[in-house]
Amino acid sequence: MKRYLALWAELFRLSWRKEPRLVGGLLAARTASVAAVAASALSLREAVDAALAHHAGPAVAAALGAALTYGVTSLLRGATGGLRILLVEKVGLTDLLQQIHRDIATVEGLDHLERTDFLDRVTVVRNSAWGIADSLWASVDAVFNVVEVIVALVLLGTMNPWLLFLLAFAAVPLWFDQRGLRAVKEAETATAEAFRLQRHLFELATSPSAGKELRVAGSGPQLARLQQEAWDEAMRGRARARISAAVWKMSGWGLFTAGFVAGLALVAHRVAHGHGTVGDIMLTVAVANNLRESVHFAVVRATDTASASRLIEPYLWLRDWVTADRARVRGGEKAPEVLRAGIAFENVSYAYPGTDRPALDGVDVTLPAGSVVAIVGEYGSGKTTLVKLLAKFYRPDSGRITVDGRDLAELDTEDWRSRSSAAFQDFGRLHTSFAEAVGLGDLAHVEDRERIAEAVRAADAESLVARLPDGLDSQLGREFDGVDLSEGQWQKTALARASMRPDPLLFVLDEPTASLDAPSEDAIFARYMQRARDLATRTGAVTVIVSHRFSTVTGADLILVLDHGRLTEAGTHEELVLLGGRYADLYSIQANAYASTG
Ligand SMILES: Nc1ncnc2c1ncn2[C@@H]1O[C@H](COP(=O)(O)OP(=O)(O)OP(=O)(O)O)[C@@H](O)[C@H]1O
Repeated sequence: MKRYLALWAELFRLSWRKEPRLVGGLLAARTASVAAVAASALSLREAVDAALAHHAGPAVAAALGAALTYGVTSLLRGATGGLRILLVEKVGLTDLLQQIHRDIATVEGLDHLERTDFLDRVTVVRNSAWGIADSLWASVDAVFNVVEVIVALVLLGTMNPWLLFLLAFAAVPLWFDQRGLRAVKEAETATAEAFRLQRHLFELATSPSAGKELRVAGSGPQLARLQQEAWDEAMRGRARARISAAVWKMSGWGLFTAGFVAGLALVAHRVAHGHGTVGDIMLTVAVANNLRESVHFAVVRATDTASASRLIEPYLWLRDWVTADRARVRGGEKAPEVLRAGIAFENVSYAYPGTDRPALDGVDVTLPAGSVVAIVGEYGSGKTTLVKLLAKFYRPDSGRITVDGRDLAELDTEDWRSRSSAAFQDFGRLHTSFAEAVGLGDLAHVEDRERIAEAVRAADAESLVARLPDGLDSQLGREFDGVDLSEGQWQKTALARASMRPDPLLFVLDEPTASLDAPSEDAIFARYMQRARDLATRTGAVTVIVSHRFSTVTGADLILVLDHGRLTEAGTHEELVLLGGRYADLYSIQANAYASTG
């Protein structure tokens, strides 16, 4: 509860700073509406008693007062509702959503984006930013509703203390509502996975990239069936919980209604025996009716506030997670200007969150400064994981990576990344101008045409630019009326992007030519080998190339062979062929395959 109060205090301060007039207006309108409710009921009693006593003037004046205050009450309620929406839209929603996006984007690793517990909460928070922002005003409204209840009880208590027992009946729906909400909350958490699955399947079935494969494979109907099943599963669980919540709610209200009827009968009985006036009956009806409304809204707002915990909890969890992650990030040291010894893996192991099998298992090897290191191995052997660890996307579970003897974890991540360049196999397709899609490889030089042209040359992409309608300024991506590139052309664009930095210490090419034809592949490897040598003399950079095609990496200074996350062989091509192990086997299989197809 303390944490919720702190969050609301934070939101209130923010709202007050940004929109003091809206906040002031909301509080004033709400206070006036509480006073108007009491004034309306008292005027009604006055009007009835004055009329029965044949005091025409006061009776008319009181009746007018009752009507007026009644009208004003509705007006003020409408105004507070409008002001509340404005405040949520103008302050809470904008700032909250921005902060969430900022927080998620600034986490330096990637593992949070692969953890289902993290993603579940992001889904809840992203879909319910409104509810989180509104929870402050729901709780403020709940406080005013409680004040309304107290005023009503004071009025009832002055007529007959027995009427105070209505409060006990009023509390029942609140408790019953809580029971129902708990069931809904549990059902939502229990079905979050099925819900995510159906959305994933839906997106898969409607995305153009997957569409081609699905049509050829004819698996569209199967996907639609699976999506329907997942949707039904999620909805079944949620609908059951909502029905149970509704039953709880109705039972609570039934009890309150019984109490209300008993209270009214009591007052009528006493007036019939000469205790009190007919106006008292009117006052009781009006106040008890208002009490019913106030309690109803107090319950609704209180449950709104309580149910906001369903949204606030994941939000606070994410904030804590981001804070803890920032605290865990140790590094503040600058990366060296020039690499002298190299990058060393010291018994490094890493398993992805939620998996037991290590993706890297006790890797112990040095990548010497100035060398070209090739990583080979079968699918899923850990090649990409190794380069992701080098880019600090994940932290080793055990062991460490050192850069010229200094723990990579101690290096400032931004600084280290500013001295790294990487093209990954799941390269980004940036729908910007071609120049930007390349220039973004080095944000500080995003408009440096000369640098961009140089990167295009390095990636052997000049002929691609020559074919684009507006050269470097061509817009990419059909969604934005630009040109759509082929897979190979997107990959070359990504390669050019990775070549923007002139002085990296680490240059990673993860399957850089998977989407390219064989002549382009050879040309690119020749260029990047040359580039690696240039970089080596300037910064001692280590160039890491991940490749399936063994023939392309025979010129590497060091070849690492990974098998199920373990480093099984390491050496030059000649050494490994002589060794006659896995590398030699796979190399000869590939060489024979090329010879027989060629
Ligand atoms: N995000 C992830 N979450 C869980 N497991 C993962 C994740 N990424 C990879 N893995 C698993 O880790 C192991 C190593 O994967 P990695 O991508 O490093 O292999 P790879 O050698 O690069 O494979 P490929 O040649 O197919 O690119 C595999 O078993 C893979 O299934």
